[in-house]
Amino acid sequence: MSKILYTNHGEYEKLLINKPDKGNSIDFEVIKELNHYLTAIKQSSKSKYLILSGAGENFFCTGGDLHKILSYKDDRDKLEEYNFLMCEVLYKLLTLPKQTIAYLNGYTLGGGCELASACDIRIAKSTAKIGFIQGKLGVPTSWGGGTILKEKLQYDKWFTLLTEANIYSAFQAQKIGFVHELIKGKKVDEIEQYLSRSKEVSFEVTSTYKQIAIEKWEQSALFDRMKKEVSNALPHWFSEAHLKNIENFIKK
Ligand SMILES: CCC(=O)SCCNC(=O)CCNC(=O)[C@H](O)C(C)(C)COP(=O)(O)OP(=O)(O)OC[C@H]1O[C@@H](n2cnc3c(N)ncnc32)[C@H](O)[C@@H]1OP(=O)(O)O
Repeated sequence: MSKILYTNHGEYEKLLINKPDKGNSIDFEVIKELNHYLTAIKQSSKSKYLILSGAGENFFCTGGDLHKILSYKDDRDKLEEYNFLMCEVLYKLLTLPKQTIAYLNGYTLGGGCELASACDIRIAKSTAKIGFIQGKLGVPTSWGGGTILKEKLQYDKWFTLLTEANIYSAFQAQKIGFVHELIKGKKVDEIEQYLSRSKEVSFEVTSTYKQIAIEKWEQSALFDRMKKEVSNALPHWFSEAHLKNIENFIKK
């Protein structure tokens, strides 16, 4: 079964991470399929928006697949490949020449927050729970998402979000500025309502604005800085504290 569900709605395209029985967590197959769709969308699509969300009702994405990560604990090359590939996916998503919207439809944790950071806008279901919990597991952000968010959020809010490593309500995450809008009702209607606010602005105009941001990120070598984040994080992945925290989750 596909780990990513793709649909085209004309004005917008949608990608859903499709592992609801495992918290929509990220494994190699998810990465490969995300990469495939993002490349195809970049090359050929003329839709105005991309919506990224999670299949099912409970999870947007709970970050790395902890079962898979633990199974690679003695394979440094594999873990390195996993993190760098995900970093590429985040950069591809960040620099897509259209408006990207993360719809946080449930738990958005760890790497899930990094993925959401790569989108232009984050809309959350009012019951969603959101947190850069990496710090409490013994690792810093590891896919370049910390570096991306630094470009987008006020410094003190960014620093607090990452160093407290708390799980926030959607309302609190909105107050911090990570979430732009809350959705209380039927999700498809409300997202379409949100999109309709900019319906008079063409795809070409929207992409021109996006290009301004992309050029700034290219000039400041953002992708290199994201890769540096991955390299700096890697040693922490093999720390006793990190492996113990993962084992504890799996044993529960
Ligand atoms: C890149 C670095 C990172 O991403 S660090 C962050 C890693 N993520 C996490 O630590 C979050 C792990 N998940 C959780 O804490 C809980 O599942 C949360 C999200 C709080 C939900 O709890 P609860 O509603 O009780 O559901 P549950 O734990 O029974 O989960 C349902 C099934 O999904 C699975 N699941 C969940 N998250 C992951 C994950 N990240 N990797 C692998 N599997 C995951 C659970 O194991 C559970 O599966 P099963 O039903 O026991 O087979």
